[in-house]
Amino acid sequence: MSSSSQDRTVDVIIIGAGPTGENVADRAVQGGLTAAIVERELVGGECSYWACMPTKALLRDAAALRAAKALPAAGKAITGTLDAEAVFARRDQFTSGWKDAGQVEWLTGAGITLVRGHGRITGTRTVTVTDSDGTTTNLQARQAVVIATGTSALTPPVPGLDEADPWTNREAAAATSVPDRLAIIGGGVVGVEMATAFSALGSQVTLISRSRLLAGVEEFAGEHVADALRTYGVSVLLDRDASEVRRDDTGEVHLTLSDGAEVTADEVLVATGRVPNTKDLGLEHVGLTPGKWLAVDDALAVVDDSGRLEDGWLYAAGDINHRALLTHHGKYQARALGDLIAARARGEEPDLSTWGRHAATADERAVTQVIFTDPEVVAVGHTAASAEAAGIEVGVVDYDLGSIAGASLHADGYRGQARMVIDEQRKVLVGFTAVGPDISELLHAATIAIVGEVPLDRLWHAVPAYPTISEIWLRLLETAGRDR
Ligand SMILES: Cc1cc2nc3c(=O)[nH]c(=O)nc-3n(C[C@H](O)[C@H](O)[C@H](O)COP(=O)(O)OP(=O)(O)OC[C@H]3O[C@@H](n4cnc5c(N)ncnc54)[C@H](O)[C@@H]3O)c2cc1C
Ligand SMILES: NC(=O)c1ccc[n+]([C@@H]2O[C@H](COP(=O)([O-])OP(=O)(O)OC[C@H]3O[C@@H](n4cnc5c(N)ncnc54)[C@H](O)[C@@H]3O)[C@@H](O)[C@H]2O)c1
Repeated sequence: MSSSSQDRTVDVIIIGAGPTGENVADRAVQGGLTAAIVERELVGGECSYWACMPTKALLRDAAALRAAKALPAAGKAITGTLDAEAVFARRDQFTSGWKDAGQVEWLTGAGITLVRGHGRITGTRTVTVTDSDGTTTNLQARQAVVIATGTSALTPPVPGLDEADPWTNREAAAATSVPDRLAIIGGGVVGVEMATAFSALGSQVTLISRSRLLAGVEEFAGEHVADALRTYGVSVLLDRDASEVRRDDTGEVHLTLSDGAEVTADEVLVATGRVPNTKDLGLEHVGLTPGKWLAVDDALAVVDDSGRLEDGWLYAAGDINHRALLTHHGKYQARALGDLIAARARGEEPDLSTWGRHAATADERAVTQVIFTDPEVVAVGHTAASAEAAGIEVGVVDYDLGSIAGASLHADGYRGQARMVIDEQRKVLVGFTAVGPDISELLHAATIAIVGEVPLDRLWHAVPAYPTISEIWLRLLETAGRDR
């Protein structure tokens, strides 16, 4: 093992080349700074290779097939089942066979320096990178160090689980065969999306959830998803935990649940949340505790219990700051932060006012999410419960999505529901959730209404085209009443 060492100085060092890190670096370079990005695995991060893109590729064929089956004539034309090999082959195109040459080319083209290896903070504005053959590079930042190291799968301390060699999101996203029986622990977003994908690919899926499904969104959305999963043959077990797991000599996995029930499967997928990649990051050198999420201020500068850390050279963006574990919010933070670091380097005060250029206000007011189940779930901003908890005078308006003309044209037996959450004092929308087939593109209209704080009176003038599913907006407004 060689262990030579070299030194480099740049304006900004970013640790982690996931979607967040890439975008911080890009904005900083566009702002006139030099940037080095440190990556220990693949440029593109979890999202590109083991999360967003491959899992959505696993889901897409099943969604197209279901959409056709929901129409009598098109449905008659379907004579076969999903070809799992072809689904995996298409997924492989999206991960480029787990090679990052394309993303490296983009980085280089954007003028960003890539340093491969594991990065650790070793002092003020200093990062030491150790590559796979032990060579170290000492990076010094003139302006800032940004931590964008993302997360890994959390494996709960269930007796026998580790020894049973469970799948995490990585094995599920990169699967090359379909297990006959798949048990999934966790009824959050990963659990329900993977139950949808693998049941469509032919697995007999058992989904074990300690609470209702999709506890982070409005209850009705999780109920629609649970009903649909059951109709697709998934065994949905709610309000139960796995209390013991054992893989026997034949390779079968046996799960004992908290109510004493037994589940037997060929693979078990753990989908119980994420842990921050902060364990081996040198955080002790700046007085922080390794292994924890990183708290940040409005400027995304890392803070400790006593306020901003040192003189504010250390920032954290994306999953690692636990604001919103979503790629698009990581990238949103990244755009604000890259611009902020460049502004501070020019001696300018950043604009951290609400909705200001360098503020990530949407993380607090308008987190957007699409859950690619069947039916799909879209959500932005508050749920009724979170709005109430935030002290808002809440108005809730529900409407049956299936009774919209566009929805009934879209598919026979269309089922769905939509809810808008209103701030009754300000007469603006503060939340929107819907569940129904093929509604992912419905989300952005709600996002614009919330971010733009469009008065309800004015929303009446946003005329949805007939006969589209977007007419849900008209029905929600009519239900709310024009003189509300
Ligand atoms: C199964 C699954 C599906 C998902 N689907 C979606 C979706 O459809 N839409 C969506 O918006 N979000 C989705 N997410 C969430 C999304 O993946 C994350 O929000 C996103 O990847 C966060 O980006 P990031 O750049 O902050 O971190 P990551 O993508 O995790 O990237 C962090 C990078 O840092 C590197 N790194 C870590 N430590 C070091 C170190 N010490 N030195 C050098 N490099 C290091 C890692 O190797 C990694 O490449 C999904 C998550 C999962 C698990
Ligand atoms: N389409 C998307 O936008 C998308 C898709 C997948 C993941 N993601 C993001 O990735 C993140 C991780 O997803 P996730 O599903 O792993 O986490 P999650 O937090 O959404 O769900 C984890 C679930 O596991 C349960 N759980 C925790 N410990 C458990 C235990 N010991 N036994 C049984 N259940 C347990 C929790 O109660 C929760 O319901 C989420 O924040 C999500 O937003 C987004």
